[in-house]
Amino acid sequence: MRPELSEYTPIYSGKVRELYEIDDEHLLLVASDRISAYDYILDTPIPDKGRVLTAMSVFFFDALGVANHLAGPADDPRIPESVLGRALVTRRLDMVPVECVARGYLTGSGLKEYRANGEVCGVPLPAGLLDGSRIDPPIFTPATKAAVGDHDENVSFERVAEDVGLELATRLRELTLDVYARGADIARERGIILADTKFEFGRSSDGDLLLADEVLTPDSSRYWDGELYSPGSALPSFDKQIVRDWLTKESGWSTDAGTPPPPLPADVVERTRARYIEAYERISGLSFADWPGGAA
Ligand SMILES: C[C@H](c1ccccc1)n1cc(-c2ncnc(N)c2C#N)cn1
Repeated sequence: MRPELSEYTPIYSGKVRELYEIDDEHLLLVASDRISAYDYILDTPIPDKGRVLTAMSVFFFDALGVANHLAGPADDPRIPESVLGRALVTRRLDMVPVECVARGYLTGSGLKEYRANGEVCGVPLPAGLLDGSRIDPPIFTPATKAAVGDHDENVSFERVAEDVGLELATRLRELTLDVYARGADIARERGIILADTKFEFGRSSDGDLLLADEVLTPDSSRYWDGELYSPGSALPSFDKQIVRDWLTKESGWSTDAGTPPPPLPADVVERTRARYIEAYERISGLSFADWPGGAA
């Protein structure tokens, strides 16, 4: 008999995820079906988004072989039925207060910084780069965690070293770039570009540095379709472009409307759901139908 979610103490509620306390040593990390676009949480959920992203994290935790915070399988008996398939039991860690970002391509806030001063997080880049240009070798571009609703602030490696010490900052950079490179290789072999990603790390009670949070999901990473990739042109998000295009080209809403986006039509929801499942099945080589928690 599985416990009810109400038996666990909620300790964090984010835009699309929640965190609960199971006991002194263990947490329950829950991914919702909520989707964000243009800094709004949309009114319309994407069915199975939470389960697909949880499946992607578990695939990469297994594939990457990096010491991590998972404390049980996807069907761990401590996971309530109501969130089965979109929740994981993790070890409670002392989280390192750094958003560990790796970029193999220039876009987003990194592009904005580059255009202003030719570098990203204090790392100088060659002149003449465009939106979507490859950054080779990939760079570590950390950020400080923002308050809920704010954007993280990009900071230099030196600032991270001031905050957490040079030894840990160096270890974080090594791990971030190593895990990004291996994830990018796995995606590239399947025709998908992993442009950038954000990791979080924490220390266990015996002092080990472990990979935590979600790993290489479309919510913590930018994924592009390799067949559509072209530096300098708009780079469609593998998972969110259907929603973005409907919102800005068909719904009558605009990003400067100052009002929340309208609800999504059923076909946009279904095509977006299919995109998440396609990303998971192409990258993992596994069938989403085999993942726990599907409709009974
Ligand atoms: C922001 C992020 C979060 C993720 C998922 C849902 C809501 C929040 N978060 C993760 C922890 C955390 N704390 C202690 N031990 C851990 N193993 C983790 C993890 N992962 C704290 N915050």
